[in-house]
Order: sequence, then structure tokens, then C-alpha cells
Amino acid sequence: MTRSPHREPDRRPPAPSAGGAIEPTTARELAFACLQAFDDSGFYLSDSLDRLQGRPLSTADRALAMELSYTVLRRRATLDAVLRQLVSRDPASVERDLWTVLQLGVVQLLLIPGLPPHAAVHETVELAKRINGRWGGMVNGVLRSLQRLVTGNVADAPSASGVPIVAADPAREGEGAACLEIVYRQLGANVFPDFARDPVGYVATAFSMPRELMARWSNGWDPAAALRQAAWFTTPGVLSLRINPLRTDRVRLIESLRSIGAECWPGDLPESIRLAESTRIARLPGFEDGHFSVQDESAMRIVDLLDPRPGERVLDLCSAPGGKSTHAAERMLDQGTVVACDLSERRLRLVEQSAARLGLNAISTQLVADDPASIPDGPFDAAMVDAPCSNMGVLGKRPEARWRLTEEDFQELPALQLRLLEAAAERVKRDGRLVYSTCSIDALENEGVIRQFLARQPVWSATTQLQSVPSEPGDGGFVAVLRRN
Ligand SMILES: C[S@@+](CC[C@H](N)C(=O)[O-])C[C@H]1O[C@@H](n2cnc3c(N)ncnc32)[C@H](O)[C@@H]1O
Repeated sequence: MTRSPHREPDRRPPAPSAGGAIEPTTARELAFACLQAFDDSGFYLSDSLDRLQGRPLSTADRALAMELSYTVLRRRATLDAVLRQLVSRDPASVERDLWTVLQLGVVQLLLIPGLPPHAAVHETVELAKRINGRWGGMVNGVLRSLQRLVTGNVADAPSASGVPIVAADPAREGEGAACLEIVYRQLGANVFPDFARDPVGYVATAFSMPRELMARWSNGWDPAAALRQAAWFTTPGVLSLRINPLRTDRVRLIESLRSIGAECWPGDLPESIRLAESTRIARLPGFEDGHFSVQDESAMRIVDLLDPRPGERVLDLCSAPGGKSTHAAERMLDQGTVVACDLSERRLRLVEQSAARLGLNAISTQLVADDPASIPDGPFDAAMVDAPCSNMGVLGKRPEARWRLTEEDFQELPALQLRLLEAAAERVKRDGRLVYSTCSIDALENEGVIRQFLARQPVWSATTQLQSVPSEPGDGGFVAVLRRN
């Protein structure tokens, strides 16, 4: 994706960070360090969680660090609205890292049910003191004020004083938006705009959804639908696994997952399984032995539509980290070749690691430059372009994306996407298939690119164009199947 400078959700002018780096030894410290790395350098939280774990933390601590840091990033505008009520100083003058510690405290007291409040306050004050000896008193004061501000009531309708908590109803888990339950924890003060009078302002703060992005939603502006869509994007969504048919079958994998207490059931595609709750994937039985990969069902549809067959030569132009290349090789029974290209050498290593874990030999990786001349020559029987995009269909899974996107991205990305699609198309043989996909729900990146492509390349026609709606039941995205006439 085009890198844009990171913007604070509430566009606060940058205050000095004043924290310095810490070597994390607790869940809260790890969460803070990941957020600091994101603010300093734009690092993905998932990368930081792996990188910063200097001293081994327990699985429970790591899971808590992940929940804390992801929730802070997904809900930053909401946390800021609450903090503005509590902090007497001008927020713009508060050191950035101190503000992050305060956000971590508010998340624990308001948004993550089940955390004991005294531990949340104590641990957060200790974290503040460790980063900067002078911060403990202020953090303690703000969090104690927040405890007094919470009235203890819970409502089921949006209001200016209710902080929405979004959870999945366990009885309906895996059903997408249908399983969402939203409850509102009441505060003794109004912190959000009134939903009825200013629905855009309300959703932007109560659900931390940048206004510019909401304006681009393809469902138009229906306040109730927008609220549910924003609520969905505060959750990581449905977790699906794709079985590797060369190593196991769906019935056996479901049995072995259930044998360790992981609730799961078959998904819509023959190779998909839905899990009831997110879990540490590498610990599931069969992961190391390559019995499955993690992949959303909307992403599985892409290779399903490409329909690669044993013995074919297939180009995957934007392949890393390898979700679709490995799926294609599995569908081809590991016979033939998937030429997996990418611009990023580091990410191509991930394709190789996945192929090795899954026992696939048909994948051959190829580093390319942003120049069509570096792409391997055709002819290919089939090609896919799973293009770099805005990630607008997966904002819950990619919490960083919502704060990075700019208007310029929506100008630059379609031009890059069209260029990549044309480069792949040139290498597909007559009667060959070409699939274009994104994990965006933005028309400019989807139908818009296909329209331009068909106008410029009359030998191609589109046989299918599918838009997956976020939460129905998984990620949002787009796929088009093109045929050379
Ligand atoms: C959406 S991701 C691909 C995900 C992948 N298909 C999968 O299923 O795991 C887009 C990828 O495009 C790569 N990319 C960006 N610009 C590129 C270019 N000009 N040529 C090839 N790859 C590019 C990025 O490095 C990134 O890995």
C-alpha cells in the first residue's frame, strides 16, 4: 500500500513523545512498546508483537498485549473523546507517549470487559512510572476520575454519554454482522456528538472511523447501516482456516480442532473452516505439519474463481505473504508451477516459509521491481493480481490502515492497480484466465480499475465481478474474472 504519513485520529498537533524506549517485560509494557513503534515508524502491530518480545511472556500476557494494542489502535478517536473530558491540560500539550499510556488505561477500564479495575489502574500507573518517573500521579488521577465518571449503567441505544462496546454473541459467532452485540457503557457526561443530530460526527468518534473513509462506503450514508459497519470494523471479524487437501481433509481437521476444545464448523467453501474465536494459530494441532492456513473465505474465493489446474503455469504477480499462491498450488495438487512474484524480498521469504510448511514444491518465488520488464515472461495459463490496495474491506483486521489512508491514496492506488493488471494480462496466453482482486470496498479500486482495463484492452472481457460485503460473513473485498478472447 502507498505509505502515507501517520496521522493522529483527532489530528492533534504532534507533542514531544518524551518516553524513550523500554524493554517490555509485562503485557501492558509490550502493548505500549508496539503502539510506540507504530507512532514512531508506522510498524505493523503484528510485526512489533513478534519483534519486541525480548523476554518470553506467557501466552496469556501476549494475548492481552495484542488485545490492548489492537483495541487502542482501532478505537483511538473514541479514547481521545473520553480523555478530553478527563484531562484538564490542552491535549495537544500532553506528551504523545503519556497520552498513549492514558489511552491504554481507558481501554482497560471501559472497553475490555473482565479486567479487574484495580489491576488496570495499578499496572497502568506502574507502566507510566517506568516510562517517565513524573507521569504516575497524573495517570493515577485521570484513571480514578474515569472510574468515578462511569455510572455503571448499560444501555442498548447510542447516546452522547454511552461508550459502545462491540462483542460477538457467542451463540451466533461466525455469522458476521448478525452476531454483533453492541452495548453502551454510560458515563456521567456527554463525550460524543448526538447521534440523531450529527450521525457522521457520532460514528467518527464513538466508533473511531475517519469521516473521509465513511464517505467512501459503497452503501451510501444510511446512519444505522453505517453504525453497524463501523461496529464491525472495531472487531477482528471471523477467523477462517483453509485446509491443505494434500495433508488432511476437513472432517479430520474439525475433529482434531474440537479435540482440543476449539469450537469450529465448516465454512461455505469445501476447504474452509470457521473458528468461534481468535486463537494463537501456531498452537493449533496440525499447523506445524501444514494441515491448514489462515485465510478469510472472501480471499479463498479468488483462487476458487481462478480455477488453477494440475500441470498449469500460473502467475501470481503480487504474491506475498503467499495466501493465494499456496492455495493455487494446493488446488493444482502441487503439479505445475506457480510463479510467485513480489516487490518485497522480506515478504517473499514468507511465501517460501508457508510453501515449505505446507509441503508445496510447485511454487517458485521471483523478486520483481516496479517495472514490467522485471516480471517473468509468459505465456501463462492463468494469472492473478491481488493488488496492493487501501484495505478498506478489512479495517478491523488491519487496525493501522484507517489512520493512514489519504485522499491521494485513492488517486494513486487505482493507477498502480491498472498498471499491474495490464502487465499480468500481457503474459497470459490466448483463452487464458486473469483474476484481479483487492481487499477494498472502494469502487475506484475495484469496478473502476476493471472499467478502465476493458476500455484499453478490448481483447479481454469480464465474466464475473463480485463484491464481498464486510461482515457477510467475513472480510470485504472484490474479485473480477477476465478472459482473453
Ligand atoms: C494484497 S498484498 C498480496 C497478498 C497475497 N496475494 C496473499 O494472498 O497473501 C499486495 C502485495 O503486492 C506487493 N506489491 C506492491 N507493488 C508491487 C509491484 N509493483 N509488483 C509486484 N508486487 C507488488 C506488495 O509487496 C504486497 O505484498
